[in-house]
Amino acid sequence: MSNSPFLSVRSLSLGIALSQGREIPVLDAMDFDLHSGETLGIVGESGSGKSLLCLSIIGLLPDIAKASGQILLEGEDLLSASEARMCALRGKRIGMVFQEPLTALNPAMTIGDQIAEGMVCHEGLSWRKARRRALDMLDQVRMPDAKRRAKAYPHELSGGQRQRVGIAIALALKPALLIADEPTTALDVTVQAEVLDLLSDLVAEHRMAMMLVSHDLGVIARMCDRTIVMVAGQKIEEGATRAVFEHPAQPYTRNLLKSVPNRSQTSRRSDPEETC
Ligand SMILES: Nc1ncnc2c1ncn2[C@@H]1O[C@H](COP(=O)(O)OP(=O)(O)OP(=O)(O)O)[C@@H](O)[C@H]1O
Repeated sequence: MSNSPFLSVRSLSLGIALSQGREIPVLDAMDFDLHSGETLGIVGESGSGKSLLCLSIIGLLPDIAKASGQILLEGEDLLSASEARMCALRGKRIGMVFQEPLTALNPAMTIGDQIAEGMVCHEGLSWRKARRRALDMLDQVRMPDAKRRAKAYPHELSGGQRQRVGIAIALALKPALLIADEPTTALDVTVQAEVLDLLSDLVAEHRMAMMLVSHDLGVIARMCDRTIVMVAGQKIEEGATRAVFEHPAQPYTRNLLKSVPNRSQTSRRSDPEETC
């Protein structure tokens, strides 16, 4: 892990603009760092701003959201970057896996072409070469019968298979940062563990940094080196995951942990015997 953080979020505040110049505050002076090769977990109550935090980093905020502060990616401030620059960074330096794969995919394009598209647009590959690489990506995300599935449309796949496609698209250009916002919430319980294992393996293999949002504290404990706890748009607690889980400083975190049925769920990812 290098000393200077790969991503530094500084005094990030964000509001949703309403009519008559009014604004609802969503994020309040968020500060945190993320180093290469590190996995950072984000937990917090519903509506605390986790998704908008992710979208602000990848530059996909809705027009009515107004952000201030700095989001420094290797020193470059993304909040002041042009849309063209964000387009160039998206996929190439920052990939994102969304909660609901079906809505994130284009229903009218084969999944092979959706994976290949970024390589054609960003890397100037011919479609022929990009499609070949898309097949490799489908193998990497352990898609069964990848050759046949590359020609399928999203509605022809299962939820877990669609999320594998979402991961393949996010990783196709080998980004250095992967943002995963509730990547398994929409999946059956049995498929969730497979997809999380896949993500974990790929992040380690490509030495990526990952920001993982999840309501599932067992998942956070298993996958994340550090954890941030958010309430109402503020970071109320941050630390090594084990420290946060074993010695929570804030009453909110203590209550959150009490709601986990079995504390063994919070075993670290380095402890594969004890999974959720
Ligand atoms: N497009 C939008 N228009 C208006 N308000 C929005 C929009 N997106 C989010 N918000 C509001 O911003 C706040 C933060 O939303 P966000 O989706 O980031 O929360 P979250 O912590 O990810 O919640 P959850 O855990 O339920 O997904 C919420 O109050 C939400 O209603």
